[in-house]
Amino acid sequence: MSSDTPRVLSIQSHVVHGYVGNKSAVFPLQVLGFEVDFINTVQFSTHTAYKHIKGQSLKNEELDDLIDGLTMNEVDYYTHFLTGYSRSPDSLKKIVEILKKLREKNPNLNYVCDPVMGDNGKMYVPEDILPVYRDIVVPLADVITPNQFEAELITGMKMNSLQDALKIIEALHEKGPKTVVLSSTELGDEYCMIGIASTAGVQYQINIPKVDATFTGTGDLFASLFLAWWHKTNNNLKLTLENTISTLQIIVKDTYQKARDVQPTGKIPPQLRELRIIQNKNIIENPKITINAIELSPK
Ligand SMILES: Nc1ncnc2c1ncn2[C@@H]1O[C@H](COP(=O)(O)OP(=O)(O)O)[C@@H](O)[C@H]1O
Ligand SMILES: Cc1ncc(COP(=O)(O)O)c(CN)c1O
Repeated sequence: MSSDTPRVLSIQSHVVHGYVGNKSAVFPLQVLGFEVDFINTVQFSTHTAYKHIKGQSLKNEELDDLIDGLTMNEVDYYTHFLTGYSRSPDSLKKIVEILKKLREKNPNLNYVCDPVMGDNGKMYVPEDILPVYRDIVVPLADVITPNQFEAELITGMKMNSLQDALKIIEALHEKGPKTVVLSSTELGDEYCMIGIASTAGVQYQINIPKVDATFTGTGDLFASLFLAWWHKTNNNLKLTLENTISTLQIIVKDTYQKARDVQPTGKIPPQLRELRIIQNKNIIENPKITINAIELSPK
């Protein structure tokens, strides 16, 4: 089964309230014209920055069941596969099995892997997930979108300069992925975070104005927008990065401003930091490029 509409299978978390995982990724993909089938690895009341977290995780047998149903009904043809937050090495190994099945159906399947493990020097999934990403999952991905901390974990290398970042990117390419995107690094300053993307010997840097708050779900939104624009621009890395970051910048700024309208000073609670994705539907559909990516000179 094939058609001109791109079809994504997205395996990520679900939250009842708020925007992370599939809640953050599915709507933008749909708005951008993708058919999205999604499986929820967990169903939590909220994401993990809240005080109380309640909910269930999908068991591997249950995941198997869902995939079996798709296969038996022959609705398992996808152009894209997207994975994010997973909590156990076993569930990641299952994702690899699923990927192999999907590639049998479509050898050109594009796998975008966000190796979600942590941020700012801290892991928020169990540590035994690292070797599975590093040695099994990342080598099979077409595109990976780690943040600085995740890229450092996967390569065992430290990033203190742009030079380090480029070495890390090279080490990540050597593992397998043709396209490597560092969604955010701390190589900028207090006002700016730097993103870097690399494919086929070309690298771009993008300087992202920092908003003074921490957001959750931005990595998941980044990966879905990157997948969408990578397809829609026919693999034009500069345009993909610019559309992705320009959209995120509007959403993050709008979320921050609305939160500050309610609470002018002090730390913003998680419920006021939920991404304003729905309210920015028009921007997602038609982003204005407000931030340009700069090509890094060849070595
Ligand atoms: N505080 C912030 N200020 C501005 N942009 C942000 C901020 N936090 C996240 N973003 C946007 O979200 C994207 C994803 O970054 P990040 O949330 O660090 O990824 P991850 O969740 O993988 O750590 C960044 O490229 C940036 O565009
Ligand atoms: C349930 C869940 N899903 C996904 C994420 C990942 O969020 P982000 O996009 O900010 O990396 C988190 C963050 N801890 C989470 O709690």
